[in-house]
Amino acid sequence: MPAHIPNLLSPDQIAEYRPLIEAGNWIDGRTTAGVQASHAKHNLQLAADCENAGTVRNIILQALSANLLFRGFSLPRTIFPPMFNRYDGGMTYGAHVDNSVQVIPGSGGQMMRADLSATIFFNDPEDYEGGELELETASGTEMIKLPAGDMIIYPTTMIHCVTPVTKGSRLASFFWIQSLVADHASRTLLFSLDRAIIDLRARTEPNDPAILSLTNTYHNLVRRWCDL
Ligand SMILES: O=C(O)CCC(=O)C(=O)O
Ligand SMILES: [Fe+2]
Repeated sequence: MPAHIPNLLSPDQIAEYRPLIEAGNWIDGRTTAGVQASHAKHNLQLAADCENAGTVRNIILQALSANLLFRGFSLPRTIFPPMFNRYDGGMTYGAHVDNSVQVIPGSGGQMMRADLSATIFFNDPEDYEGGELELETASGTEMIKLPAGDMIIYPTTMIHCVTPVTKGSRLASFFWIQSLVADHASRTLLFSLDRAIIDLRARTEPNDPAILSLTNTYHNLVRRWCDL
């Protein structure tokens, strides 16, 4: 199941940083695609060494580390440095798979497993037509187009595409996450336990022994399943 993280970036942050991204150094998106994906990819990306991209990348990494919903859902071990893409009129990214293993830029060749893929929207849905992120889920196709500042995270195992933009421009950040827990089903169980504990903690005496016991169980399951 994908997760929707609302307001990862605030409207003020979007207003401040979108112009920086717009003014960055845009290049053909095919430079970073795998062999299969490069045939389907028709978009633009900010160059890896673009200074403006570096500034906004750090803001995103700070927002991710402060976001409990993101942390609980993905249990991040490694986050690929966020990149930025743009689809102008006619641009699209056809059905493709993301590489299972990615080399982390600037790391001297260190690799990470891509468990989860993420898109942060930098435009509101009214700013462009088309440009839906389409996910092939077990229960059918899901079309995603979120307000500026919101993020979608989905298992990298899913075939996906971005439908053609027919009007306006679509600006986004995208990246991958290696989770501490490789197995998606186990990670999903941990997330629902985590959410239930947070909910209980808000409604119960914090020293309630049942909360202590559930929290202990949560951490013991992470200990059992994490691949550190
Ligand atoms: O732009 C997006 O929402 C997704 C981009 C994507 O699928 C990719 O770069 O692999
Ligand atoms: Fe992709």
